[in-house]
Amino acid sequence: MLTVSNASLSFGGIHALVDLSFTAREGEITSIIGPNGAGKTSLFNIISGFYQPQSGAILFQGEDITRERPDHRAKRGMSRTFQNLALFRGMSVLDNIKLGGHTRLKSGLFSGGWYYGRAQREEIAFREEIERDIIDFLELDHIRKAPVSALPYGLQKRVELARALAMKPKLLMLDEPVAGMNREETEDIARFILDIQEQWGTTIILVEHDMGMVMDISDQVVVLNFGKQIAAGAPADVQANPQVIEAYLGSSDMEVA
Ligand SMILES: Nc1ncnc2c1ncn2[C@@H]1O[C@H](COP(=O)(O)OP(=O)(O)OP(=O)(O)O)[C@@H](O)[C@H]1O
Repeated sequence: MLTVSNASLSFGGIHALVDLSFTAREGEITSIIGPNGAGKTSLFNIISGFYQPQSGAILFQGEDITRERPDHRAKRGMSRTFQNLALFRGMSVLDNIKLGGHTRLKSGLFSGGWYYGRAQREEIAFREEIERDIIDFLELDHIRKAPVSALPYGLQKRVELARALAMKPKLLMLDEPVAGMNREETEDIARFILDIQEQWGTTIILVEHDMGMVMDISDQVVVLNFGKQIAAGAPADVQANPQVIEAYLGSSDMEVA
C-alpha cells in the first residue's frame, strides 16, 4: 500500500530522518516506534505531505506521490489523525465527523450557501452513511449532538478517529491515538483499530508510545532512533532485538511491554 524509499529529511543541521525505507503492506497494522525525537512525527509528515523529504521517495499503491500536495494525497485515500487534537471544538460530534468526509462529496458540503437537488440528496445519503457506518461503529451515538468541547479527552480522541474514518480511507495514519488515555480507554481504542482492520480491510500506520498496545495489535513494528531505522519485523522479534532494547534504555516506554 505504502512504501517509503531511502527518505531523508533535515531541519538545518538536525537529521530528523536518515535514509529511511519501509513498506506498509495492504490490510496490515504497521506501528512506528522510537524514543522521543526519533523522527516518528517527521515520518508521518512526509507520508501525508506536510513536509517534503530532501531525498528519497514515497509510493502509494505503486505511484510516486513524493511531491504531491496533502489534499491530493487525501483524495487518493490517505487519512490521518494528529498527536494533539485537531477538532472544531464548538461544533457537534456529528458535524466534525461529516467534515472529515467532505473530500468524498462531489458537490461539497457547503455548496454555495443554499443547497438543492443533487447536493442535497448527496448530503442526506452521506449523513445516513456516516451515522450507520461510523457513529454506530465507534459507539458515539449517545453524544452525536454534543459539542466536542463538552466531551472528556478520551471521547474527543475517538471523535478524531471517527473523522479520519469518514473519508473511508485506504490508508489510515494514527498519531498517538491513545496518548493521555487510561487503560480502559486504551483498550477500547485498540479494539476499534482491530475492528477497522478486520471489517474494512484498512491499512493502518500507527505512531504510539504505548508499547503494550503496539505489541498486541501490530503486524509489523518499525523502530526508529535518531532518524534511522534500527529494526523492523514482527512484534516479538523487535522486542527481543538488542539494538531496540539499548535504544530504549532509560526510557519508561519499554517497561510497559
Ligand atoms: N519543524 C521542525 N523544525 C526543526 N526541527 C524539527 C522540526 N520537526 C522536528 N524537528 C526535529 O527533528 C527530530 C525528530 O522529531 P520528531 O518530532 O519527528 O520526533 P518524534 O519521534 O515524533 O518525537 P516525539 O516522540 O517526542 O513526538 C527532533 O530532533 C526534532 O527536534
